[in-house]
Amino acid sequence: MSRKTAVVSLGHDALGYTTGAQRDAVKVTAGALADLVEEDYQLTITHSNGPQVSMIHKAMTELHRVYIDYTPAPMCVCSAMSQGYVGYDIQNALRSELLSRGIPKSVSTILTQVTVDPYDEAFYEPTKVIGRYMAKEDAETEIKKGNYVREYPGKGYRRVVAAPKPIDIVEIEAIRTLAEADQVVIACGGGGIPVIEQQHVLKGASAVIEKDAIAGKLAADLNCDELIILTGVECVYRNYGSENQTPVTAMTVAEAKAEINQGQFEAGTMLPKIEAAIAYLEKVKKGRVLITSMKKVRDAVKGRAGTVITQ
Ligand SMILES: Nc1ncnc2c1ncn2[C@@H]1O[C@H](COP(=O)(O)OP(=O)(O)O)[C@@H](O)[C@H]1O
Ligand SMILES: NC(=O)OP(=O)(O)O
Repeated sequence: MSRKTAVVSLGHDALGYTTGAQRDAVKVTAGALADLVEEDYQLTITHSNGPQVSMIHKAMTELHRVYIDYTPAPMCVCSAMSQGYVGYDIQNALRSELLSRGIPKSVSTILTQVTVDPYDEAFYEPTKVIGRYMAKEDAETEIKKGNYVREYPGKGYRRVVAAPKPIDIVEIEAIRTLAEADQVVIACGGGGIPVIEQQHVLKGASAVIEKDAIAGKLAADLNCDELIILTGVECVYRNYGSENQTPVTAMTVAEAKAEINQGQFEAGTMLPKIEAAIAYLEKVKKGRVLITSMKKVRDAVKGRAGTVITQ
């Protein structure tokens, strides 16, 4: 068995939505990740942060209401906090899981910044939904602060933020060095902290980068053998959610593009995963993308489950 390199992208199921749920969820997640290490993968892990970054942002804003001298933290700082908080839980859970299997391996989190274009059209039309539903009066308060919300009839309102396209991963050489040393690295969490480069200064941007987009870029930049996207479904489906839903076991890039044109993948959930897969495969011109659940990943890497996308 020869060692393979992979970027693994973790979604909401892997982390839960609250601090307690995350502590429990990462134990299960660590099991799936350790299975991959046992299958001789070097892993670079990236993850969601929508629920976490919005929880932190809310907490920092509430703190300011009580202690007036505590200024609310901007979204980029909350993003940095979410990387530390999620990375801390994953790295400890995975370290313990690996040790319990007799695999003493270093697991570390790299605080990662990602440059974005200040003129990215996403800043003019925010579309990325984060956080919980809120009541109308809280939504009105957000609007007064200059923030954007989206109404979900019958359910309430949710924050929407800009999701600019990732340009460069600032700490890519540090990530590469650890990956090449066969260590487990957690990087670009929550899409990376979005920053705008002004001469030699990096300025945090009020945005959240799509984690699927950065997963594809990270896998391409590291020239990985595989991109493994772990999510809430066992595979990609055609006609998802309808009576004639059928699993897609394999797709080429050309077929994936045709399915996109037919509107098979929902914006904001499956579509960014397929787009990330295409971006990665078109850049590296080798390798494969697996889309599956944590439960099925060990079968998926052996070709017995999930959806595989190739050139
Ligand atoms: N064609 C499709 N096949 C499978 N799942 C789909 C499809 N279109 C939309 N989805 C939805 O995409 C979800 C996964 O995306 P998302 O909820 O963003 O997860 P994550 O947090 O893991 O990124 C699935 O749980 C499913 O509800
Ligand atoms: N940053 C990001 O895409 O997080 P979610 O997957 O939680 O939306």
